[in-house]
Amino acid sequence: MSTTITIKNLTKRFGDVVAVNNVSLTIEAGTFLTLLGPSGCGKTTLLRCIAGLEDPNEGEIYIGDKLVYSSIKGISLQPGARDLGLVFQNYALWPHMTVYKNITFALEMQKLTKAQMDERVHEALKEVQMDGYENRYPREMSGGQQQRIALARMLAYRPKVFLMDEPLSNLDARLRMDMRTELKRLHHISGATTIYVTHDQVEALTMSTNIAVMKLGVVQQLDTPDRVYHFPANLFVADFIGNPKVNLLDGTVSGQNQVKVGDFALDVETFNARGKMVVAVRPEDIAVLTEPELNAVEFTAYSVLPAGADSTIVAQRGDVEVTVKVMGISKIKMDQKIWLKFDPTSLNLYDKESGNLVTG
Ligand SMILES: Nc1ncnc2c1ncn2[C@@H]1O[C@H](COP(=O)(O)OP(=O)(O)OP(=O)(O)O)[C@@H](O)[C@H]1O
Repeated sequence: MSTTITIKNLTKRFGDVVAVNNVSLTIEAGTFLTLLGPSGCGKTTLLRCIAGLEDPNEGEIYIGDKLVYSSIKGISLQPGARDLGLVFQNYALWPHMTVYKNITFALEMQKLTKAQMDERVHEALKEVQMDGYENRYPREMSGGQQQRIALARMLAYRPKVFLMDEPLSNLDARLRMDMRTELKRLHHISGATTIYVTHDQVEALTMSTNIAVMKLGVVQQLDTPDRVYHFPANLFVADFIGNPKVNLLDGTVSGQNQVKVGDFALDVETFNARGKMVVAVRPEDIAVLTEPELNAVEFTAYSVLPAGADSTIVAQRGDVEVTVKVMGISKIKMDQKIWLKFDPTSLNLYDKESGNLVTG
């Protein structure tokens, strides 16, 4: 059983700062929605408003059918009255309680038997690879282990909605990867509506069913990870998502479905747009050739950076610099002549002035 969350025209100000600016979102039951964006874009504030930890200035929030916040109707339910299950804003464990007690403390309200609690604790600890730690105190564990216990506490509670704010930020890279796997399993198994805050695009892309990319309190795009990656709604989203970063090439429409970039032209659907444009192309969507070919543009390999599974090549032609990502260890040498082939279907066109994706 999971819950739909509906947010209508929500605004939260701190003095002159508009942390959340007229945000409307429908988060369908069972969605794993990630709020993604740079520091200060309002993700945490939006999550806290949903949780009832922050009082917005305007708008409405529904959790399921329940109106939990309405500025006009003067409704603002306490966090405990929002049917959220449990809100995880503060991951700190209670220092004077053992792991077992930390996990079962919140379960006591659910009136489970001792055997049921034992089973929940056991399952949750196994899930985060911490079984056997029941009798430890937080001070007897590393920061990463404490965070995993906090996650186990959340799993054991089995809420209808998960609210999580950067839960993996203190973990090392390896453990973060493992926990992504587990969190995704957790969502898969529980089907609980999940709202997850992060500034880490890989976390967002790997775990979410939907991503809301935010900037200055405004949702720039709400879409599937696939669409956010392949069809960013504007230059901000295009630039924020992807590593290495997307190539953003300044150009001008020079004909039907043609944009001039530097001294060469790229074939790209222009949808009758005119004037100054930015052509966006992902580094992995460019083919590198060592011989000339029709429609391939000559460049020089400025730098070649092999990284095991793939290599990054930074190529130059005049003032135009393009980053290309190829599979495996590249044999290309620095300063070698190469020919880049751009696939017209993988190029996106943005209006230079508005920064918006040009579509039909
Ligand atoms: N309690 C507060 N008092 C005053 N300003 C605040 C408060 N909380 C947040 N802000 C401001 O609101 C804006 C949004 O902050 P918020 O913490 O929601 O951003 P965020 O996207 O979660 O950033 P981060 O990734 O750094 O946590 C920022 O400009 C921040 O300085």
